[in-house]
Amino acid sequence: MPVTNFSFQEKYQYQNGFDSYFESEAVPGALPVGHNSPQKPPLGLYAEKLSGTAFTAPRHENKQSWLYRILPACSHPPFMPLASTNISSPEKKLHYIPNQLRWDPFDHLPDTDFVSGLRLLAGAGDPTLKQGLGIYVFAAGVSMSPQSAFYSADGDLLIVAQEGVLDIRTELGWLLVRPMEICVIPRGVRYQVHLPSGPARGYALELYQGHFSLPELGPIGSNGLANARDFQAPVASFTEDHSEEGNGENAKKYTITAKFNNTLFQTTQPHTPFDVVAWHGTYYPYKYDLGRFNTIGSVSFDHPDPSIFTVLSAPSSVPGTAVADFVIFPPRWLVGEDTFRPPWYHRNTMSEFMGLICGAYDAKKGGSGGFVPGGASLHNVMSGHGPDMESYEGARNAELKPAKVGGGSCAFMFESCLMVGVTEWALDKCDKVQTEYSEHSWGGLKVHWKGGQEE
Ligand SMILES: O=C(O)Cc1cc(O)ccc1O
Ligand SMILES: [Fe+2]
Repeated sequence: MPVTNFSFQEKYQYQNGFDSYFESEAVPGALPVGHNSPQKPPLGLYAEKLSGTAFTAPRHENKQSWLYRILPACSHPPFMPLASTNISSPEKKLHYIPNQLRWDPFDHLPDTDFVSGLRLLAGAGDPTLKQGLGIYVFAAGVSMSPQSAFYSADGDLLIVAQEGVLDIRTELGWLLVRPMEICVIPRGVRYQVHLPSGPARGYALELYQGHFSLPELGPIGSNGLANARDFQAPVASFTEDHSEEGNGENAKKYTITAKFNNTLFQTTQPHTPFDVVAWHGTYYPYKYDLGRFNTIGSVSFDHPDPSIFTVLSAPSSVPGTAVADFVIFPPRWLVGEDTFRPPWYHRNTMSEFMGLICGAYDAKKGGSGGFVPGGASLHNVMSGHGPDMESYEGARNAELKPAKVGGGSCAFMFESCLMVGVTEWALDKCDKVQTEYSEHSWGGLKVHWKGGQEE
């Protein structure tokens, strides 16, 4: 069945909730009742377990789903490595440098699909040890073939759509991800990215360890920031297409691309991987509309730490310390009295990768050579940064009436406790590094000190 044959209702009837136990069946009766693996699962389906944590992970962290499908995922010929890809070997070498970095918007790539348009920009750790993360930009000009699927064994992928719509078909159902929306595709889940409205571009973070959770709310109380009910998981949706020829020469081919230790492998199989008729469990892809974020801030004075804007957090083993926080800077009211309202100057033990989805960021000038949508910046461990000269002078002299910042804009940050290295592509080949970034931002900062006298 061509992918266009699914109705909007069939594709986008989401189940709402974060970290919930969900179940969904595209055909009534496909889910076994009171049983996970009956001798003969209903409707002649195969039962397949997909685990996202060790079987023995504590109950509150345990993530796994049962899939009831026409053929199990194991039914394919061996994977073969793909010769050279953008993700493959040369990009594995990371450069660790203390300089502040900023990139012009990354190019749209008219001929690539989501997989071939993924570029590793920076990272830390190692997927073989299940430690660390990878930071990507992607650009796609064409949809993935309806006879293809991609999965990553390396980690959960958080995708930030910046331009263009991603219509993502996963084994567990469909997710429509528009700019100002994000989604998370868990490790191992097979998916296919379609572009219903033309070229797409965005950012992604691959989490080699653990999973994203909602941040603690502490004294904020029981609601606020990203509310659990606003996360949306897909409903089961399947295609029936399995060649009677088995793996023979005339069999119809579905290409499965696997990302395994940052190297791509491929196999072809005679049956669609999108044959999951029903599923239940806690391990599933989900999306979230950033417009639903309940932004909280200071209503008295001083600029709070950006952790107040955390949407999702992937904890390390150190309490309160994230391997990756996904933080946004949405439109909000600033009312602080006697306060320098933009971010303060700082050096951070965490590394900060930032991107801009739309509009402008209040600490940096936009326009050519500035921080612009589709571009990015990296302030690594202890790399000093803060508002550029223009933003500083503007905020220093601003009248402190209540002001809405960031109207129609949204920046975001991937913040990590790890020092991140930058790829050759990011530093050189992409040709987007703003070589004058630091000089233009902070080289002209004025001295306001008047020998100890008040101004
Ligand atoms: O550097 C940045 O622009 C991100 C940031 C924002 C903020 O409000 C406080 C600290 C911080 O690192
Ligand atoms: Fe910062």
